[in-house]
Amino acid sequence: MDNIIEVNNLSFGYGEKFILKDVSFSVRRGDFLGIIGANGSGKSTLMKLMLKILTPLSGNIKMFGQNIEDIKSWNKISYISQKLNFFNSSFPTTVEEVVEANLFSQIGLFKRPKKCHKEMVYQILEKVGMEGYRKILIGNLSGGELQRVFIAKALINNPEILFLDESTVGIDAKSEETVYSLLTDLNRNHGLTIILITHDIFQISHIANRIICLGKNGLLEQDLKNGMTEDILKEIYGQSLIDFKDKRWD
Ligand SMILES: Nc1ncnc2c1ncn2[C@@H]1O[C@H](COP(=O)(O)OP(=O)(O)OP(=O)(O)O)[C@@H](O)[C@H]1O
Repeated sequence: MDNIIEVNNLSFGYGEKFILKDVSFSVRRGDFLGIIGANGSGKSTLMKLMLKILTPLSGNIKMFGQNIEDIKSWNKISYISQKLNFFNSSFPTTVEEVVEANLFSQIGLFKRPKKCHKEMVYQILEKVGMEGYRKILIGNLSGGELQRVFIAKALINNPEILFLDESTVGIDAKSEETVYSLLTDLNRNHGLTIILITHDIFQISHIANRIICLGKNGLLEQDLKNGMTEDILKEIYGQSLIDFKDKRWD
């Protein structure tokens, strides 16, 4: 069993307010993990703990077999945050420049990108179907196109795990579909491990092989056998569209 992430008995609170209690789960290499749950149940908090943006009260997280406190280089991980929705797209920069910015460790600060860097940017934009937009100002892109550019930016350093926090919020259904099929392709055909927070339980039921649900009182609701999860989904979303048969629950 090749666990790429192990979350063990994780608890966290903001001040007096407990958010997560004794949460444990694992992610295998190549998994597509969906994190669902009610507003305020702690999904973003959980992701921030996994990214070491926050520190747990108790419990621990291992990534690539190492405690995350000991990880020095985070270049195997990329994160697209909820904040993308507030990104200032009127900033006068092109698609190519946005993606290139993540190559600064290779290019060097204040240096001009070489032909090989331009080629890398082209290839990654091609992967997300945005190669024809290289010279376009990001302010002129649609929400879905901007989304794909940010995925390209996240992929340029060849990460092994991609974290996305509700990244399709605010884009139309067709663009959303394109982003989901891109993520599915990256996961199934390129072996990228993906962890996605979403409220779209219909989409996630089709693309994820593993789903965890944060329920009331900061507990992880993943006990399908006694029907708890389906009840909780009905309570949170008013429906339970997910077919759990082929999902991994360990
Ligand atoms: N920095 C903070 N300080 C205090 N409370 C916070 C902070 N960040 C989040 N919270 C609170 O912690 C709870 C969990 O927030 P979190 O953003 O993790 O939930 P979420 O499940 O991602 O919610 P949503 O689905 O609405 O995005 C919420 O009640 C939120 O108000």
